[in-house]
Amino acid sequence: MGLFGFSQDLGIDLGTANTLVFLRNKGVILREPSVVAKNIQTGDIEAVGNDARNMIGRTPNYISVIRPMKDGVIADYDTTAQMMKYYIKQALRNRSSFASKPNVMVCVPSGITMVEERAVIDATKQAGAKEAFPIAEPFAAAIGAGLPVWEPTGSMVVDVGGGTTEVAIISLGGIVTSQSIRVAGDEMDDAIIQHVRKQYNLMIGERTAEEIKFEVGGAGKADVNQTMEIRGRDLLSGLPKTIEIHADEIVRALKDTVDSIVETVKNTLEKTPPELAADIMERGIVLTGGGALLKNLDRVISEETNMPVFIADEPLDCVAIGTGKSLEYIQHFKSQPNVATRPKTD
Ligand SMILES: Nc1ncnc2c1ncn2[C@@H]1O[C@H](COP(=O)(O)OP(=O)(O)OP(=O)(O)O)[C@@H](O)[C@H]1O
Repeated sequence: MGLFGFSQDLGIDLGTANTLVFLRNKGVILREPSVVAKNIQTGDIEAVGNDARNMIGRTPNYISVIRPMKDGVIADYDTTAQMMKYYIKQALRNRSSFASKPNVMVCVPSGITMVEERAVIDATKQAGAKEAFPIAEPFAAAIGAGLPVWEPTGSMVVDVGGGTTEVAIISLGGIVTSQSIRVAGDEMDDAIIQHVRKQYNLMIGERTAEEIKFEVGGAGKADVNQTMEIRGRDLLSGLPKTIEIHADEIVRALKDTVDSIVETVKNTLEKTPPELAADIMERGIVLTGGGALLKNLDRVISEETNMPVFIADEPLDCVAIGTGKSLEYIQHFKSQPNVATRPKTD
């Protein structure tokens, strides 16, 4: 095994909504929400991941529940580093105490600035990595979805996460063209919160909004008869209240977000060289990320682009699998600055 061949190396999908850890030779061993609960009086971490997520909107005032990532990038540096440290420790809890620190392949949005990328690398090292290697998220997603990224053929991936939607055309181990917008699942949840507040004077939390999205949300046309009972706080009386909402109003509330995603897919296709466009016409577009599961999103993208569209198996795991598998190709990435950059040199 070479310098990077130690089996405790990790791939991390540091996402706005979820953080996943891939342990080399094992696979994805950890999937947790990117959420941290902190005691604001002492600065101590009270809970991380699922335990912290369950506290959202339910904490006493000395506990603050933080989502340290926003729009695919670090919004709260120290909390992100603490969260990653916790996850790296958990992922490696069975290794020998003599083992050296792991190398970590960590995904970053393709539209990230140098400063934002630097923050991810530094936070990963602060969290316990020996070296941190950034990899462009859509490239990792494509590897994780099993696309033939190394072949001389065009692959197209659309990764709809919590904070960002990334669209990329890949061929011969590199990104040919890509677009990243800071519009994805979180924006859908916001749109639902706004709609319910405007339409019903009802205040709902982000977890309720997400549940509404799962249950009755969608792209294109809704199942007209589908309804859902929701609870929130009436803004006029200040009291809890239950109302019934319909799928079609939620689909309408999500339309702007869905349109932005579709527009980005179309713009990317317009910039695609003809040979690669022909490959994609034949092989189709692959959707990854949790947002790929939004009802009918695949159908709407297919109708709008006239391309076949498929949802990857395990769309939520693709980026993590891609970061993990790409640990084998570190040497390649060093010569491909558009899919990944070098480790940070101090
Ligand atoms: N069945 C579903 N229908 C609609 N949206 C879903 C579904 N399941 C998950 N999602 C959404 O997918 C998003 C999370 O996806 P994912 O874990 O791929 O994002 P992430 O990697 O954390 O974010 P990013 O890539 O932007 O940093 C959330 O907004 C979540 O609500």
